Amino acid sequence: MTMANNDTPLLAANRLDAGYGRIPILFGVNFAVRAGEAVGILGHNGMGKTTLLRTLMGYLPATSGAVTFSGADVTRDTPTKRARAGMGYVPQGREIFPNLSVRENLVMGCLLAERPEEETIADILTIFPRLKAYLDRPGGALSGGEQQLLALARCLCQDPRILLLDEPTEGIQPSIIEEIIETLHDIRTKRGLTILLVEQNLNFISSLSDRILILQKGTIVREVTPDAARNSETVDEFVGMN
Ligand SMILES: Nc1ncnc2c1ncn2[C@@H]1O[C@H](COP(=O)(O)OP(=O)(O)OP(=O)(O)O)[C@@H](O)[C@H]1O
Repeated sequence: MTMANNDTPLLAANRLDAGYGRIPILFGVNFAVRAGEAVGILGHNGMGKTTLLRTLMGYLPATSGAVTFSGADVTRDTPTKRARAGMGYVPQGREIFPNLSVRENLVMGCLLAERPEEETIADILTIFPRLKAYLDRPGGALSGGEQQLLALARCLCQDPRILLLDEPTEGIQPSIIEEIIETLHDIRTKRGLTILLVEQNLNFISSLSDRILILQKGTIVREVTPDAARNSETVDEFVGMN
């Protein structure tokens, strides 16, 4: 068994390859996230961002290489086992349950939680006060931004050690994007949460990340500072996004 020590990254991809059928998408992806860090992954459409998060979570099998979490090789573990180990995932498109109420969505998030459900939900609502007024509303009746807050809140109910976020700003109005940034900062400060975020929104990724990795054609090609990524002209040189 591998033991974690202070130098062990919380999450690492080691020469990770994955794809769909015979189509390879990720090629030797290598990176490590230390506990407490917020790391962004920037890349434009189709570069493999979602594929990478799905492979890290185990929804897509790695064809070669390894994923480690807290020093343990989780490459062959199911998504549920990875979630139980402390990996939280908010997929692209949010995937809340539209026909269940906000409260019921949060209850679903508590299935893997160790604390009593009521206590967990009360605690989560202090971080997401906006959701309090909507507890009995169907999740599908919320705006896109509110659904994103609900998806985040639901994921946090399981008390993860790392949060993997797939393009949380997609299709969301700017005022709520600011609220999501503030909420995630708050959670990082209060809970010491580690974050791995894939995004195309330069303001969002720069505001939240300690460092940013550039993903191009399924490979991490370089690392840049948040300040460098804030400038769309520089980003154009890295990834040709603008
Ligand atoms: N289920 C699938 N079957 C086959 N190919 C897929 C599948 N899902 C994604 N792909 C292909 O894999 C490549 C990477 O897609 P992926 O969704 O990981 O990119 P992305 O960087 O997240 O893009 P976006 O920002 O558009 O979500 C694309 O060429 C895409 O067409």
